[in-house]
Amino acid sequence: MTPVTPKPSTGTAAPAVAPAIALRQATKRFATRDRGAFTAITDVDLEVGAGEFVTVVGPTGCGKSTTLSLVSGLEPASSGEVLVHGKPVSGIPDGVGYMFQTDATLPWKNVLDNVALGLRYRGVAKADAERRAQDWIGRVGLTGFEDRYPHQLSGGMRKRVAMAQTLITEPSLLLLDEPFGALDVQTRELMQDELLRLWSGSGAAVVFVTHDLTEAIALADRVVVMTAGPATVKDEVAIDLPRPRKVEDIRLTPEFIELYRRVWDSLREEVEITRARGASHVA
Ligand SMILES: Nc1ncnc2c1ncn2[C@@H]1O[C@H](COP(=O)(O)OP(=O)(O)OP(=O)(O)O)[C@@H](O)[C@H]1O
Repeated sequence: MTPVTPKPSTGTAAPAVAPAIALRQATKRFATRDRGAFTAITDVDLEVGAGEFVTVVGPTGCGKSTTLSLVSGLEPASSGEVLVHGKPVSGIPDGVGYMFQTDATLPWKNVLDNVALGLRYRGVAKADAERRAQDWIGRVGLTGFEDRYPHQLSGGMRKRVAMAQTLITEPSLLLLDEPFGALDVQTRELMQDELLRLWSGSGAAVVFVTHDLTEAIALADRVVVMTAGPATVKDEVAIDLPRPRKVEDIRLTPEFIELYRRVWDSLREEVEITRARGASHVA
């Protein structure tokens, strides 16, 4: 990813360079048929600086994806403030890239066309979009696979396509919701290293939701722990491990294990609350 300069805020009240994300007392209530007004998250306070890599952990169903959907503009907050680059979110903000557990690749397009898609949507001419897509295909290690269709690729290769597809637009903010959740452990670790390599030096802020504490700690500058639903921020743990990091090299170090213990101590109680409520799947 080429360096991305965080956009300075144009608002007079905001600081010179606003945080990439600021959630202030953000609350989301959904109207439901069976439960009436259902509060998914409540009073979430969270700031993510430009270029910062934040991972979010919390018990299943607590409201992590809902938090992301407020930032991405897919859902409006019921109360509180949601700012991206200092501006209140209304609709999908500029410069945001997404990756979810399920791929966003189009099955009827080959790798080259899938990777070029975001640029084509933005009106970039075909030849230019394809040249840049080719460059990104190389960066994610898929040179030679340009003509393949998604069903002809392994799960890890499809994730590489998804990464190229997301990063080609040079987002200043990346929202990743369990992007590697469906991969086997070895491929997941490979993808984590790839993501760190592609992100480093990009200047992009990242919010990465995961159930995997090892992943959360290995990737992040800061781990945010959320409470049992309705989620609010319970704890924030700074991850002061040096970069560049290789997940395999750091995950058995005493520093890493200590951080794991620290995050799990905070999360455990919330998982137990969720289990006691009868959730069948736990973080
Ligand atoms: N559109 C909606 N309408 C009603 N309820 C919703 C809606 N979206 C989410 N919810 C509810 O809000 C709560 C939080 O859901 P959310 O998907 O944000 O949790 P999560 O922490 O991301 O879950 P998981 O860890 O399982 O991925 C859940 O109880 C969910 O059923």
